[in-house]
Amino acid sequence: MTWAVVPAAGQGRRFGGETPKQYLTLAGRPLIEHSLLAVLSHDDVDGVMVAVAADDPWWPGWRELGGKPVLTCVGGGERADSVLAGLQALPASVSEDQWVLVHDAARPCLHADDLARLLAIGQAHPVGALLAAPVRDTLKRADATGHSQSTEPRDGLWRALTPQLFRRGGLTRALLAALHAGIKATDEAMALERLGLRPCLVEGREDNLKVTTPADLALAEFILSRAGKAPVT
Ligand SMILES: Nc1ccn([C@@H]2O[C@H](COP(=O)(O)OP(=O)(O)OP(=O)(O)O)[C@@H](O)[C@H]2O)c(=O)n1
Ligand SMILES: C[C@](O)(CO)[C@H](O)COP(=O)(O)O
Repeated sequence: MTWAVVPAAGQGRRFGGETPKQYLTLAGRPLIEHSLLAVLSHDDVDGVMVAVAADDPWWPGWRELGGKPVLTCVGGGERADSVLAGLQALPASVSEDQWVLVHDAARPCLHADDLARLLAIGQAHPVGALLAAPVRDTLKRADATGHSQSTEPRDGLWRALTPQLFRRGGLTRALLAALHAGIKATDEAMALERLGLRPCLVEGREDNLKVTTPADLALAEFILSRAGKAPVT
């Protein structure tokens, strides 16, 4: 069995506006509600710990969703700090060896099939696993003036998605080690990789996008409508 940790303490600076993007309305619900329901939808997931900003006035106050417990803790200045806070705030019943899913609040389009495959593959792996998508575009490196100066080789390059699945104790120690080394781990796998561990890449759907800018919100709305998650009337 597993628990989820959902970092949701971001300000949405790249999105802009007063309301943090995770609380914007998407298909009739707060964006974060889609992300929480998606990660709670699998029978192996027992509950979720949501790391929210201190004094977050937008958090709706859910204590359960989909019949499962929703707990909250205060996140931190960086995403990794919020994930660490969530891991440390999990119930004591979640052992060090227990698997934990970390899923961005800003990824509302997680498909049930991807979650099922991640859990099946990851729980059978010695290190853990993450959803990811192979890079399919040519990658350019820009110069200081915004012009293309070179093309980067893309063989073997993947885009990390979430959820990412690791054991509670090992992930906590890896994130603490990165923090103490002054390394900003932009995802959970990075903290494991720097210790020489090799998480399994599980190919996920391209439509599991992270809502970062306003254009992403419109795309997410379309994706959810295609999945039959029409606005709640
Ligand atoms: N200090 C932070 C920063 C980010 N996050 C969360 O991490 C996820 C992915 O981060 P990102 O898309 O970068 O969200 P923001 O940090 O809000 O966006 P921005 O960088 O544009 O401000 C989001 O669910 C966000 O709420 C978090 O919990 N704590
Ligand atoms: C965790 C993540 O979504 C994997 O791609 C990504 O690293 C989050 O980055 P952000 O800048 O915090 O959105």
